[in-house]
Amino acid sequence: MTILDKITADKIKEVALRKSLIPVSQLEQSVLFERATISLAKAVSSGSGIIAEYKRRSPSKSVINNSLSVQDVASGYEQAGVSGMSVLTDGKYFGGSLDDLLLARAAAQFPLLRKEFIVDEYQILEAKAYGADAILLIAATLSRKQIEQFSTFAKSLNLDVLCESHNEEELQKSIMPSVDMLGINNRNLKTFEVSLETSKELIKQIPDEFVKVSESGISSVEAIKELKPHGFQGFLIGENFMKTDNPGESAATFIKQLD
Ligand SMILES: O=C(O)c1ccccc1NCC(=O)[C@H](O)[C@H](O)COP(=O)(O)O
Repeated sequence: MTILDKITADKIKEVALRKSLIPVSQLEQSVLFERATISLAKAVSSGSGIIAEYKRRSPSKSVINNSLSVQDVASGYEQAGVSGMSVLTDGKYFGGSLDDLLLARAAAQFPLLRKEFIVDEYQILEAKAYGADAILLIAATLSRKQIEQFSTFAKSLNLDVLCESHNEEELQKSIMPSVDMLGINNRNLKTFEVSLETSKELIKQIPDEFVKVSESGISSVEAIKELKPHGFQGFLIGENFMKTDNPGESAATFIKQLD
C-alpha cells in the first residue's frame, strides 16, 4: 500500500465521520457559503503566479514549521504579492485543519485553495463554507468520472478547480472543461522523489486553454525562470517559504527577483 493509498483510505473514513457530525444543511448556512469567491485561475494568470502554501509538516518531511500562525503567514503572503495561498486542511499527515482555512480567510482577501485529498462532494461544500475560492483534485486517487463529478460540483459553487497529475495517464483523464487549472506535481507521491523534468515533459500535452501550474520541489527563482518558457503561469511553493522564520518576507524577496 502506498502512502497515497493510505491517506485516501483514512480520508474516506474521516469524511464519513465528519458527515455524520455536521450535516450539509449546517455547512450551507455558514455566512461564508454566500460569499462571492475570487478566481484563483485569473489571479495566477494575471499576477506573480505564485501560490504560496501554509505547510507545517508532510509525509516526506516530518517537521517544516510548527511555530507560525496561519493568520500571520496569510497576511505576509498577501503583502508579498503572491497570487493565492494553498492551505493544507488534512490533520493526520500534514497537521492542518479546516480552522486553518477559516483563519486564513479572516486574515486576507486573496484567493485561497483548499489543499485536501478530496474523495467526496461533502468536502467541496466544506471548502466553500470555510472560505476557500478553489479546490484541489488529485488525479492519482480519482477516476475520470469522479474528476468530472467533483469539478462540475465545485464550479456550481463558483469554486475554481486545480487538478493535479504526475504522469501522462493522470493528465489525460483530467482534461475536461470543468477544470480551470492543470497542475503537474513534480513530487512522485509514491516515492517522494522530486524532478522539475516532470513538469517540462507533461506540459507538452496540456491544451492552451488551461492555466498551467507547476507544483512541489520549487526551491529557487532559477527554477521558475526555467519553467516559465515551457508555458507555466502558476507555481505552487510550500517548503521553500515555510522553512524560514518569515514566509511572507521570503515570498516577497522571491517575487522581487522574478522581475
Ligand atoms: O509534500 C509531501 O510530502 C506530500 C506527500 C504526499 C502527498 C502530498 C504531499 N504534498 C502536498 C503538496 O502538493 C505540496 O505540499 C505542495 O505541492 C508544495 O510542495 P513543496 O513546495 O515541495 O513543499
